[in-house]
Amino acid sequence: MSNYFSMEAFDYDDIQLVPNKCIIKSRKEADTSVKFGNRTFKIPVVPANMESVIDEKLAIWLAENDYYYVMHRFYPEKRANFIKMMHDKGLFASISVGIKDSEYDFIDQLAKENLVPEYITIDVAHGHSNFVIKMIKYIKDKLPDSFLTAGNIATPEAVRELENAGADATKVGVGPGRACITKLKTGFGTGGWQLAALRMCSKAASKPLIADGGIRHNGDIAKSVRFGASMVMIGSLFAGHEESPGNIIKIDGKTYKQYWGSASEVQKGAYRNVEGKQMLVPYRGSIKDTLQEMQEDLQSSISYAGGKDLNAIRLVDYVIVKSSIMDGDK
Ligand SMILES: NC(=O)C1=CN([C@@H]2O[C@H](COP(=O)(O)OP(=O)(O)OC[C@H]3O[C@@H](n4cnc5c(N)ncnc54)[C@H](OP(=O)(O)O)[C@@H]3O)[C@@H](O)[C@H]2O)C=CC1
Ligand SMILES: Nc1nc2c(ncn2[C@@H]2O[C@H](COP(=O)(O)O)[C@@H](O)[C@H]2O)c(=O)[nH]1
Repeated sequence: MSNYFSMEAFDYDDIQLVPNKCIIKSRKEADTSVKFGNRTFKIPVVPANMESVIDEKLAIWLAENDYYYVMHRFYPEKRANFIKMMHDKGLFASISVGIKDSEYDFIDQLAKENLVPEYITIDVAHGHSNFVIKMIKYIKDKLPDSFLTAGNIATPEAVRELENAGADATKVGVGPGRACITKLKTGFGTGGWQLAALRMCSKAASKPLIADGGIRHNGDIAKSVRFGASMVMIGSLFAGHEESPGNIIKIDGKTYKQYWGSASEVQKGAYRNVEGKQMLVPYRGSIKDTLQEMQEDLQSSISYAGGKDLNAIRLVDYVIVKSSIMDGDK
């Protein structure tokens, strides 16, 4: 049995990275690109595969502009056409699947029609599951050329089991999300110690990890990379844009957009196994500007790390400040 009692629990606000001597003349020289699967993307950041974060139009724009994306799975009947549409445009297709029986039929359909998405993400709340393992094996058998991410998980044991089943990447984060109430409803998860969980998982991982949930500031992206993430999935920070699917709401002269959890009553259409909530996030203009700022901040992080690319961040020292200098959820 694993013993997590002695583990140091810390999260993004409890850590600061320690600067090294800078070796570049300008931050523009810092290379933030990341290879994930067979493709290289501008930054190690992906908008969450949630209906309140991504839609088809945004997926096209992201793919056209060399950003990784994962389409959500909440209109299952649209996915085959989505793959065709992306391929017709010469773009990569990246979809999500669940683990219900009907999903096996969907995988069969894709294999039969030779519709092979470049990326598939198995997206369930509790990814360390016999039924996720079964789905990983099924997908790798039927669609071996798709790069398969499986999640979400929280422990090194889960990383090992999903990797051994054939997952090409695993996604870490159970309960740290902004719209999440899993921690309150079930008592389980990585809420409050997501960064420590990522660190533990990275020690077991032999394939890429996606850090998912809990990002409240751009600097948290660099911290995720330091603790083992190849890619960082972000929901709430992306939900407030012009391009985001949520409705615009104006209150007392301030503009907001709706952000709702994938396990919220709004998403499910019924109050059953609800582990998410709906909330408002500040309107932030165009997502293009936010992605540009994330890249610039990451270039700065690379310069502080004393290198020229993301690898430099992976090697820096860190200090646990434990003062919780910021509480992102306030
Ligand atoms: N990252 C996170 O912390 C979380 C993310 N989410 C998101 O919400 C969405 C819905 O998730 P999910 O409910 O898994 O999707 P599904 O509704 O597709 O459920 C997945 C399947 O697993 C079964 N299951 C058994 N135990 C669990 C469990 N503890 N939690 C969830 N399912 C279980 C479900 O059956 P049955 O419904 O009958 O139990 C169902 O058949 C996903 O997009 C997911 O990413 C949700 C919660 C946490
Ligand atoms: N527990 C729940 N987690 C959820 C739900 N919907 C999405 N998510 C997870 O949150 C992240 C995004 O986190 P953020 O901190 O960046 O906002 C997302 O990728 C999912 O893993 C939900 O309803 N309940």
